[in-house]
Amino acid sequence: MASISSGSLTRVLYSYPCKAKIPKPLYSLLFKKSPVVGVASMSYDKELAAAKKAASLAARLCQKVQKALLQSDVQSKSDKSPVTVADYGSQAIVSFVLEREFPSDSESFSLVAEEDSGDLRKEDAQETLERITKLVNDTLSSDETYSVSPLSANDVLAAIDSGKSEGGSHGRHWVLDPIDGTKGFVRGDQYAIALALLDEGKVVLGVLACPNLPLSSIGSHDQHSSQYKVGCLFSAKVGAGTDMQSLDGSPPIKVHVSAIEDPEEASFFESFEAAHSMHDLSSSIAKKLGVKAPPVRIDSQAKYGALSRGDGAIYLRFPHKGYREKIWDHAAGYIVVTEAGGVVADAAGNALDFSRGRYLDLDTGIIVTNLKLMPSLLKAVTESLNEKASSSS
Ligand SMILES: Nc1ncnc2c1ncn2[C@@H]1O[C@H](COP(=O)(O)OS(=O)(=O)O)[C@@H](OP(=O)(O)O)[C@H]1O
Ligand SMILES: [Mg+2]
Ligand SMILES: [Mg+2]
Ligand SMILES: [Mg+2]
Repeated sequence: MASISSGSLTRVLYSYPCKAKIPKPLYSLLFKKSPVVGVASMSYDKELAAAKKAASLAARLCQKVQKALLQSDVQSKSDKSPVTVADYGSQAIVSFVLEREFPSDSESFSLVAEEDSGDLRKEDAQETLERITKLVNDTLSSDETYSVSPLSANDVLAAIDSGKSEGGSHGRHWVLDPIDGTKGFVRGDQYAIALALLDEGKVVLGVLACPNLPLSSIGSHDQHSSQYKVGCLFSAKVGAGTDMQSLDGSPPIKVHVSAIEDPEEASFFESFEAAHSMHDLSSSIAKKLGVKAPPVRIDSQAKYGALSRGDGAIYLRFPHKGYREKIWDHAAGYIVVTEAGGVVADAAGNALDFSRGRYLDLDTGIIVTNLKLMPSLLKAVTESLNEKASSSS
């Protein structure tokens, strides 16, 4: 993998007395050549700077809304999941900033994003649309580098609908979750603005803005305490590692995943919402591994951000049967963690494939940890899944 330096690869090789004992899919995940070889020589500096700017501005809009959240700001989509004025506003801001930063790419601009304007075009949504338009204009005018004339409601609808791309394995595609963890956002808890860029089907950069995540580790203290300064911006570029800085603009620092080798010392993250991930399965896996600490449950890709700086060592995600993972729920988090030295795999140990459109096609679940723990984690996952299958047959 591009993120694994030759030094860490050597250490992993030496940690196995016999390479043949490593499960086949995991072997290729840990040892295969960089999947981004063809694009690794590109710099993506301008794209990363634009992504950081877009996500930071969107975070400003979201923070404002979360502070004054009214019940009327929360609608239900056709799949019954919540969506707020901030989800729409964030998507409009990111779409607008990206298109403006790359005017020459307007013909080929492609954005795969979660929200669409369908519900906002309905007659009874006029007031909501006006509110979103005002939020977007207020946020853009708060940034001194954007001296733009105010956007109309139609401009906002068009910006939201730029996110309809199907993605795929050719060319470049931005991937956006304007608010990941909307349930957390509505509760006043963790959420993230997650933006990544795919080039020829590979994630080449990613940004996670986590307005409520403490700048210090959440592994060691109560994440809800108001004592700690919050607001993190994680950013990663292929081959360049992962940075973290405060959302109000402190200089970035390099972050790395936990180096823990003994599962007994590890702690693990999982979804806050039991409906999003099978907590009983995670607890059986953790038990098999010998993890002693209780799970840390937080919303959104803030989990990937926290993992990338070593707050915990493992992330387990096992959606209930039938759920299909979307690329915007993982693309930014994936590169933030892998560039910090971590490994992201599905439950069979295969690498995630972001090149197949809006969905990820994967086996059962997603597991994330460091290079040392992945083989034993995968073994525990396989055993727990087998036990679950035989108990339900
Ligand atoms: N049933 C089900 N199973 C699995 N995942 C689901 C499910 N329903 C929704 N989602 C997606 O989960 C996204 C929120 O991420 P998390 O699960 O990490 O956060 S949470 O702790 O559950 O809030 C959430 O992202 P947002 O919609 O962007 O908030 C969803 O895409
Ligand atoms: Mg949603
Ligand atoms: Mg999401
Ligand atoms: Mg979302």
